[in-house]
Amino acid sequence: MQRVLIVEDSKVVQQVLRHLASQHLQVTLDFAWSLQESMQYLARHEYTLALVDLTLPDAADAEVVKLTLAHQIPTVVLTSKIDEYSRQQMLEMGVVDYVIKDNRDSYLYAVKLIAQLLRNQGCKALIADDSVISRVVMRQMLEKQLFEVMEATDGHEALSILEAHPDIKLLLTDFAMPVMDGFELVKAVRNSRGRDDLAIIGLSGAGSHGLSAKFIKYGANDFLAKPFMNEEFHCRVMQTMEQLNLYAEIKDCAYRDHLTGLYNRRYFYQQTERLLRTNSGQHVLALLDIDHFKRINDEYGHLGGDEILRQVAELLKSAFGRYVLARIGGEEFAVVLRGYDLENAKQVFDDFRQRFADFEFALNGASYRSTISIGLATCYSHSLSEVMRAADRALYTAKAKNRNCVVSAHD
Ligand SMILES: Nc1nc2c(ncn2[C@@H]2O[C@H](COP(=O)(O)OP(=O)(O)OP(=O)(O)O)[C@@H](O)[C@H]2O)c(=O)[nH]1
Repeated sequence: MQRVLIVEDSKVVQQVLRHLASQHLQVTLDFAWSLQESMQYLARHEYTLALVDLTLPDAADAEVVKLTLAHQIPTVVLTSKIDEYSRQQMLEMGVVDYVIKDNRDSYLYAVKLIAQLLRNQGCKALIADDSVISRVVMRQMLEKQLFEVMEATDGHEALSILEAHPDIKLLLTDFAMPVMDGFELVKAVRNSRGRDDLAIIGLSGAGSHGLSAKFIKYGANDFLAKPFMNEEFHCRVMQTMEQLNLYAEIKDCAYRDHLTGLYNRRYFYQQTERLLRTNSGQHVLALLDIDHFKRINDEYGHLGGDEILRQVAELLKSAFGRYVLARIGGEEFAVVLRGYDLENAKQVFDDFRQRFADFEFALNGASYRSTISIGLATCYSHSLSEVMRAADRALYTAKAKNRNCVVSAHD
């Protein structure tokens, strides 16, 4: 579990940070008022990160920063001091970043910075650079930002590492490298991995006029000219990772049903079409429709109906969470069982139908029972609409047979 130490002597600022943290951070937080209290916390716990005020009642000269850094804890400074000397001093000490308390938004910025750093933890970053010194410097900075760092000495090696580790989320690539240069690398990588999946920052040394635009046109998200200041490196990496997270959030919104949190029709079609195109094994598609759902709405109102839909989604997730599962209409859901023949799938869905009929949904302090009808079709065709039509016909038959049953299109 990630744990963050916040050291701040102002009661008001602590309250603001507590409130913002409750909205943006899902970690254990400890708040210390003083250097003394910070020492006590550090003796008791391991910390992923620290956010610390520079001046405290019992330590007016950044002693707390020295303390957290001595414990090897990546540290972000929260300060009202903005003079150039303090800034240089902090950066030389090796803090990750500093936030100046000069307006209301500073606290939100600090908390969001912590959230992004925590997201970086466990996230893989690859450095492709033939210079040992550059790799060492960048590794140190990325590790301070909590990345798990890998290294390649040329574009070709970087490409093999990226293929072997599809979970790498950030690539920093120099332009001039032996075997394969940075441009060739970015072009090759972008053939298989989009900007929403892998962030790329291009780098190049002196005399690199015009390279930045070229890197970005080939598919890099950003560019850094060497030599760079640590602070600039930090800001660009953080901004690029923030963009990547935003892409992921937008994608998730586009593919999820807001009410139940299940995937939606669009995602289901995309995934299943791909499966039918690329995988010729045996699969069974099921359409599941809650029986007489209108009666629930009539009896308990739309909000009551919504609550039942959420509980149905949980029940479905517990049974089919590892398969492609989606809410594809009002009270209609779809699942594809990969690698199942029809007989086995029938058994699985009949067990689920029975479980559903026995389940007691909780509504307004009382329990409510319902049933579900299920239509099955094997993925006999590469055309998803054909398979969907077959499963839909089977579902229609299940409804006509007095509901609460499983019917296969091939019976
Ligand atoms: N509460 C709620 N109701 C929804 C939602 N989407 C669709 N519905 C309702 O689901 C009901 C579906 O009704 P019908 O298509 O007649 O089907 P049914 O009552 O389930 O009957 P059978 O399917 O024939 O067993 C309608 O009353 C819709 O208003 C939703 O998101 N929330």
